[in-house]
Amino acid sequence: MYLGVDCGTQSTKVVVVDIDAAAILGEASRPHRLIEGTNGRREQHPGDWLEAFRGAFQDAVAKANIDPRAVRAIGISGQQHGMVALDRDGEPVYPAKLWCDTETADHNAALVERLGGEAGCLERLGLVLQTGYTASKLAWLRDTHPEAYRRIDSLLLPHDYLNFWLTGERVSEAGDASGTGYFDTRRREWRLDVFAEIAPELDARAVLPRLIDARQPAGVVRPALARELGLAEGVVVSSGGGDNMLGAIGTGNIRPGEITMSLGTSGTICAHSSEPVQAESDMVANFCSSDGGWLPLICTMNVTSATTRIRELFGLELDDFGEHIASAPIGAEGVLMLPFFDGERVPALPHASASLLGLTGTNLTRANLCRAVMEGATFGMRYGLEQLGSLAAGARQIRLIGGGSKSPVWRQMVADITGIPVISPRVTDAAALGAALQAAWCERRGDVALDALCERLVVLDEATRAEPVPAGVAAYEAVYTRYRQALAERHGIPD
Ligand SMILES: Nc1ncnc2c1ncn2[C@@H]1O[C@H](COP(=O)(O)OP(=O)(O)O)[C@@H](O)[C@H]1O
Ligand SMILES: O=C(CO)[C@@H](O)[C@H](O)COP(=O)(O)O
Repeated sequence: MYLGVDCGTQSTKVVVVDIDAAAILGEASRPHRLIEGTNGRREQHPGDWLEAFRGAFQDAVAKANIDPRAVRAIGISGQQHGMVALDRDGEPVYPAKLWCDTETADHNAALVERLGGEAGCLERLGLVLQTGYTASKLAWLRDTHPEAYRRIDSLLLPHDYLNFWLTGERVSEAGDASGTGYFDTRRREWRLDVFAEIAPELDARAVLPRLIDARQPAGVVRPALARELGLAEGVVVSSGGGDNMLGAIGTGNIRPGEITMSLGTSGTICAHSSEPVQAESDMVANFCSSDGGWLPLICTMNVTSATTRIRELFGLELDDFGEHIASAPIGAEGVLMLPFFDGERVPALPHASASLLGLTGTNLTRANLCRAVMEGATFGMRYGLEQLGSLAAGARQIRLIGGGSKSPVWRQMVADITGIPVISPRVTDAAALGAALQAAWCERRGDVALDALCERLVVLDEATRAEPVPAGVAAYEAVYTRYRQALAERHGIPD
């Protein structure tokens, strides 16, 4: 039995997997609180993730109806980029600033300049720093909370922190480390000189976690915690990784021609490469994967976070929301939304706000507003796909995951807007499943290949298949042209 855990932005999800029976035995989730403020502040208390882990763990084990002593290994996936800065007692010196925090946008811009602009970043890191990466959060803490900064003893990412809590080990692996901004994604090693430019007072070698390979274990569960959770002694904790890396594994360890797209709080699109990549667009994050390869990725910030805002504004449950959208025509009778409520990463508009365009006396309906937010979020995904350029060219299939992929209307919208067939795996919490598969791969060292595990456990759900419909594709093409014009006029993003 293996356990996969995904600490996402909105919740922690746990899946219990029986590898030998090729069965998913139980799934559960517990929500997280978000601390939001003016100026783009978005933070969480790491302690809340531990509480959510405990609750979701107990629920998933109960649903699976297993004795927790049967669990052989655990894998942790986590929202990327969050800064978990700990003091020498392992306590956070400040709440975790999240991937979607834009309070540090000016620090990011200054850092890019200090590193020699986009070319300098590419040369030293293999990617261009974007607002949301860990580096600017550290620079921000140094500037604004020097007392907390001085107490930093170790600097972890959310999934590293959960590994640390489980095992007592401070380790990291290349996939998630890629998103820090002080890691060379081509050589898969920390960039100590870049770290020293951001945080000259800290000793990088002491503060940064030890790097391990994706297949190496982070450690074993601490005896006291094992007793509390009812686990056997010596349960292995695999390296884990960023949610996008483990989502790529949980969708079948994607290969050329396949794309993983996640409609979670963020929207992400990634393709796999066996070589380091240098994308045509600076907006592409040339991350490492968590299986030894690379995972060029695009991330937009306003996906289910945006749809949830409009859905809750109208007090709609998810099913009613879906029905409203289905009842409005493509293009929402001219209502167009640029849903940049939280600012945006791709396109790089960290200080942007949302716009609602094309309203008239006859099209101002609940159904059109609901449709416009989902369309706007999905146009953002198409824009992202275009930035991936040749890395996604020739894609034959989108494997759609994340909470939004549960919506049939959204799956069809993705197929029609991108022109690429869509299918979802049965387990749409693919990052949690990917973490369980990585845990089995790690624990059964030498015994089984990751691809073989994916073949057994990742089942694509035929009932979710959505093919692009020519009439829909044509109708959306015209609306997408309007979206691009609005991006150009309001935000100066060239067509
Ligand atoms: N059928 C659906 N239609 C639209 N949105 C959905 C649907 N089911 C779940 N969601 C949304 O998915 C989001 C959670 O997605 P998830 O991938 O778990 O996010 P994260 O990993 O960022 O925490 C929630 O905002 C939820 O409202
Ligand atoms: O910042 C990124 C990727 O670069 C995000 O994709 C985060 O990893 C958060 O993921 P979700 O909570 O939306 O799954």
